[in-house]
Amino acid sequence: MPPKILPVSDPAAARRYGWRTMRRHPKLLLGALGLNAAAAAAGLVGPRLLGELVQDVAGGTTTGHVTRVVVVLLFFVLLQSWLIRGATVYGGRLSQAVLAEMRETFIERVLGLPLSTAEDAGAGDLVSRASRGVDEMQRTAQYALPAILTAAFTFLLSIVGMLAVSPALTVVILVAVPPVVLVTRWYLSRSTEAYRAYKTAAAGMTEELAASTDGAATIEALGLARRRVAAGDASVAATYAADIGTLRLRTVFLPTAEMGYRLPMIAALLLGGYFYTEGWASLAAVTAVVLYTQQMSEPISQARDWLTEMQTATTSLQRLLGVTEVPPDRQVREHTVDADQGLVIEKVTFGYGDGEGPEVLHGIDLTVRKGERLAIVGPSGAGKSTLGRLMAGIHAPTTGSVRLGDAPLVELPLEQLRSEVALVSHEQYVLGGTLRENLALAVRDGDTADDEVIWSALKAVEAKEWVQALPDGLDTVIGSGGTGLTPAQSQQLAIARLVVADPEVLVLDEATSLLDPTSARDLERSLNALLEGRTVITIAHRLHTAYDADRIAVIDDGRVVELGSHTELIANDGSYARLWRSWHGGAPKTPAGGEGERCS
Ligand SMILES: Nc1ncnc2c1ncn2[C@@H]1O[C@H](COP(=O)(O)OP(=O)(O)OP(=O)(O)O)[C@@H](O)[C@H]1O
Repeated sequence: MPPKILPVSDPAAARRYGWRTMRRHPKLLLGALGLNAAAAAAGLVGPRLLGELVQDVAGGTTTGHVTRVVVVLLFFVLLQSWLIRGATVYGGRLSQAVLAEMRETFIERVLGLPLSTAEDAGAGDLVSRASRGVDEMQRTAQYALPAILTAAFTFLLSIVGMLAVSPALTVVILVAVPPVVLVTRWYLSRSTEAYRAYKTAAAGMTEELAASTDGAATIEALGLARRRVAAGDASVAATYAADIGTLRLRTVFLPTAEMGYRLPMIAALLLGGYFYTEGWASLAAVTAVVLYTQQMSEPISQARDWLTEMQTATTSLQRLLGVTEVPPDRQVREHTVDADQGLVIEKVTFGYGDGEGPEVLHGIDLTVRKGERLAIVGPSGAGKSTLGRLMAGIHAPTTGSVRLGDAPLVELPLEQLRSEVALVSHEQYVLGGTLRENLALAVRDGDTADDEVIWSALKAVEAKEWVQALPDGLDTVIGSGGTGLTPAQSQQLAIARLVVADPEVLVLDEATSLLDPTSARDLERSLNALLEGRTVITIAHRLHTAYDADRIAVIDDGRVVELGSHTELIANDGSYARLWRSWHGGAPKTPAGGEGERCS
């Protein structure tokens, strides 16, 4: 099944979010806006003074007057530079603050994704949202926003300046503005969707290529290379087509916008000359208007270039915010959990895709008593891992209920759920940090894991010796850039993390699959000793786990076909006894070690 692509929020919501985030930093926002406006206002003086100077020189004036005007001009140029510097500093701080908040929001929202969505979402989609998306937003926040802000103020105040010296000439020059506004509106109304389509296609391509790279060995073994190459080609073609769509929009918008800011300059020179010769405007007014037009053209040309960046960043923000639009997969209710009543699975059916997919579990009834060791065995694809995920509250049953006592797992708040039930699967993740931090991670906010608890957890997973042998013991840095761990050691740490978290119910799904059979059995036995009183459900891929358990549930085709202790099931002479005999060629009392004893 292809991974789920997460939703994308709408552009208006993204803009509202951006604006709300900026407003949370009023000092920086007002500082950036105020200083930009003041810088643009200081810029109004230059053209006006120069216009008057040109007129005075043409009519004859003293060098003293020229010197005075130049000194005043210099003062305003310096003042404007100083204000621009201040605006840049405030704008930069504002953008960094906004960006930091957006990053935090994203991480918070990814971590808050409904458990079932987090399981099914494609890593490629999330990675492209977090990496490329955040980079684009960073560029925009740092450069595009301040440039667009400066352009807007310079444009508006230059018009004010022009109106003050010659309203008639200003109105004629501004006829060039409507076509540019129309084309810009046309561009903006189409570009958001076009960039969104491009990003979705690009995320699909990343997903497709990542899947092929990750599964390279399997693809080669099954001779699927051609099919995967074709799927990769199709995703590249879709991305290319979507990119061409955005290019088409740019080829209309950019030249029109270019013409839009050149036209007023041409109009100012031609019409200004005409107005002057007709005596409708003074030389000072015409010079000032031409200089104002020149002054606003540069920021507007820069803003035009940044507008495309802004569109891309808006799309990135839509994709970041879209993560929140995943509907919750559980309705939290107030429950008092009585773990003593055990984990009750009642009349459970389940199909993936919110029950839309084929039914995988058909009417499961099973009660796991408090403190019991239950092993789940069965052929590959029977539904063991699916049942494990339901028992850990990750997926909600389509019908029926999975409860701890009377409390349905999917109605417990996540924090409470994880303190009651936790799952370790074969996929392990080591975070960059010290070994102690990796284990203490499981402890709830406010609590701390002391070294004694950490060492006893490490002892229970048979990891104490190798951790003691590390040069810095618990302070050894592991994960990317730190001491490399073997996959088996990472598995041991994952189980130790769970022991430190100390939930009522532990679900272990292939959690020891990377350890050799003897080490796996030692680990499970010492874990059982430490977790006396805790319920441990193990999806057993090795025979010894089933043998050591209090009860064994045999799952076949989504149903519990047998349930009982090893001795009872052997006496029953059903499918478990057949499996047992086929592994042991008879009916020995204890299982022998060795890789050959995998159950599925
Ligand atoms: N995320 C998923 N989306 C859709 N179908 C799934 C998903 N995970 C598993 N299935 C399907 O559900 C069925 C049961 O799979 P499950 O992994 O639970 O079996 P299993 O007994 O644990 O198998 P194995 O021992 O090979 O891990 C299979 O038909 C499988 O294809």
